[in-house]
Amino acid sequence: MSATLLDGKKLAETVRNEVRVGVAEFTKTHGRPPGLEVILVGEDPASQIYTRNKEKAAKEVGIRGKLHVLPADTSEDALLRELDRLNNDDTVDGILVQLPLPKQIREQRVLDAIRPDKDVDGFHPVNAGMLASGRPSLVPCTPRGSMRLLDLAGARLEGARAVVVGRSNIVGKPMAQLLLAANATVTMAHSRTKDLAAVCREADVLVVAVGKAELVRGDWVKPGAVVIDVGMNRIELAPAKDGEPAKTKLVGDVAFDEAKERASAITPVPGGVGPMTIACLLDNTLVAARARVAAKNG
Ligand SMILES: Nc1nc(=O)c2c([nH]1)NC[C@@H]1CN(c3ccc(C(=O)N[C@@H](CCC(=O)O)C(=O)O)cc3)C=[N+]21
Ligand SMILES: [Mg+2]
Repeated sequence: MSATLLDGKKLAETVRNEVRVGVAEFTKTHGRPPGLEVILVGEDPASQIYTRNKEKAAKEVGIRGKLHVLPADTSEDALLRELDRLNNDDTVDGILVQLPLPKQIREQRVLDAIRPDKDVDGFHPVNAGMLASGRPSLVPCTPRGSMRLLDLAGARLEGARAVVVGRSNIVGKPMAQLLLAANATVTMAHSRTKDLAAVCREADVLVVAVGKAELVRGDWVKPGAVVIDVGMNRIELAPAKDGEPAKTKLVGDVAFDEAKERASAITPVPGGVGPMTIACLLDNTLVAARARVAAKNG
């Protein structure tokens, strides 16, 4: 038997359609569209594509999206000054600084400098703390998108065993918080976990976000489990030769062909979590815009 495929591309379209309606209403009511500013430091080709896609996706739903590309040798102070300007610009509702940053810039300094009410990534410690305190405000996009995919799967979370593999501030920790808030029994596993395979086999809901190609094998999946694969790893199928570029392929952190024989539902890579991350970023921008207007109007 083969698992149901959780089509993130299609669900993302549904989410974007919802956001488009909300954006139109916001724009009509407040005389300006929600604004999202994306900052990319440096010329990493993959990051350029991702940030351009974010800008494009924003515009496509009526958000005023703007991409700022700063030179790779931008100083931390210069980036902080740019953030200060955007923090104080009232037409800006969301600010996203694309990660990773060049080595002369301390990531934590930058993330801490984004106003929490404009932090559409949900990476600021205030927003992380609000989520951990059971008062979620701006919630990280990948965990939000993953929860929507679990909802699409019809996964029952109440009392379920959920295992999150990976403990990053960006995905693993906030994902565990959301599952906990949904009354799952949550285990956070990571690179030091003993007998990771056995821990994964306990999971009714398995979320994997470690960045290791096909780490989770089919026999790590409990029969009937719902599997959310957050990984995006580009692997080489054939090396470059005779002037031809290397043949590569995008794979997740889960060995998909094996896991789909055991899971009841599973996300593909690509076309699973990735598109939902972008859709939730747009929704977070709308959420931030509404909250900022509401706060201003008392
Ligand atoms: N401040 C910040 N916020 C982020 O959210 C952030 C970031 N920095 N740095 C990089 C990562 C990566 N990321 C992706 C989101 C969607 C896809 C995506 O849509 N992927 C498609 C296609 C991928 C492809 O074909 O290359 C898919 O999975 O189907 C990919 C990557 C957001 N990130
Ligand atoms: Mg994906």
